[in-house]
Amino acid sequence: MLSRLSPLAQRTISPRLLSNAQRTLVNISYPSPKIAVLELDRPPVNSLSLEMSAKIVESIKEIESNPEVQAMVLKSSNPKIFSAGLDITEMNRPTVARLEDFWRNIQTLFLTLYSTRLSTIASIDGHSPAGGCLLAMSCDYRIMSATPSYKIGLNETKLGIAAPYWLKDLFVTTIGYREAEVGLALGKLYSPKEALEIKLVDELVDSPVIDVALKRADEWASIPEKGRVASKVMLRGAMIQDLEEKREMDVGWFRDFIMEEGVQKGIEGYLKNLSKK
Ligand SMILES: CCCCC/C=C\C/C=C\C/C=C/C(=O)SCCNC(=O)CCNC(=O)[C@H](O)C(C)(C)COP(=O)(O)OP(=O)(O)OC[C@H]1O[C@@H](n2cnc3c(N)ncnc32)[C@H](O)[C@@H]1OP(=O)(O)O
Repeated sequence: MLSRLSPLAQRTISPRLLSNAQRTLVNISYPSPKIAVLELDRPPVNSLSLEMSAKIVESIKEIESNPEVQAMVLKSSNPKIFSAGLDITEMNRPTVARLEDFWRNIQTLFLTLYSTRLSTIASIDGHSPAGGCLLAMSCDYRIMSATPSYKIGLNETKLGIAAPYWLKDLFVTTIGYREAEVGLALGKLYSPKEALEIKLVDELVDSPVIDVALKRADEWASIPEKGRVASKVMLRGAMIQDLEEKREMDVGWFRDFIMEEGVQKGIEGYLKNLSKK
């Protein structure tokens, strides 16, 4: 953690040179009293390790604890990557105990972000595959850079794994059954234009995404909280309750699936290709 370094070291070491063990992993700022910005900051690609998920959850709770704050923008410190999704190394020959803990943290991350009383705006200025897309879909509103090379979607099948049932449900709820059926089977990653067409994102912008995200956060933050939150609970409550009831079953499915030898070989191969690239 950055806070473990001496004050002098904190001032003199460039943030670029810090290892992830020394980083805070996320940064929180408040551009105005009603708005918080939660910035993902886990180089190189903001992948979601156990510690990263726990840190995001802790940060959302910290922001929520201030009753004045109404909206939160979720962004990345990386100019080209929102989040590369789950940290694949967590699924590569893990111990069962770590793998189960990792998955509980991912479930908690989804449940916390999806159910927060805050209005959540995803400022997607870069690639957002798999778990990155999960983060974006868990927000209330998604704004993506129009840069054509960026990709968003659920590409799990390309790694030889499957999205868990609740991520599938979130995908279906967001883009509809038929598009989700095709997207999941093919592990499809969409360009920003395609993502807008299927409503995986709500808006594309050419200008810095964060500027528009802050504007939208202002609009969402101006809606009276009680009615806004009641509507959110009506729309999202059933999915949240369903996973709450099935959490341990889901941990078991995940563990048994990932620990299979064939799946392990697939993950190993995918990681090797990523590193070679
Ligand atoms: C029925 C039972 C159900 C069981 C369910 C089971 C599982 C599903 C679970 C959950 C759903 C979610 C799954 C996931 O999120 S899996 C992760 C999917 N993500 C990806 O496939 C993205 C992979 N990364 C990329 O495509 C690219 O890195 C990028 C994001 C487009 C960026 O490209 P760029 O060229 O800028 O960077 P590099 O590719 O050179 O990467 C730099 C560096 O980072 C490493 N890395 C990249 N992504 C990850 C990652 N997700 N996890 C860990 N490490 C990653 C990459 O290997 C490089 O490392 P190096 O050491 O070579 O520098």
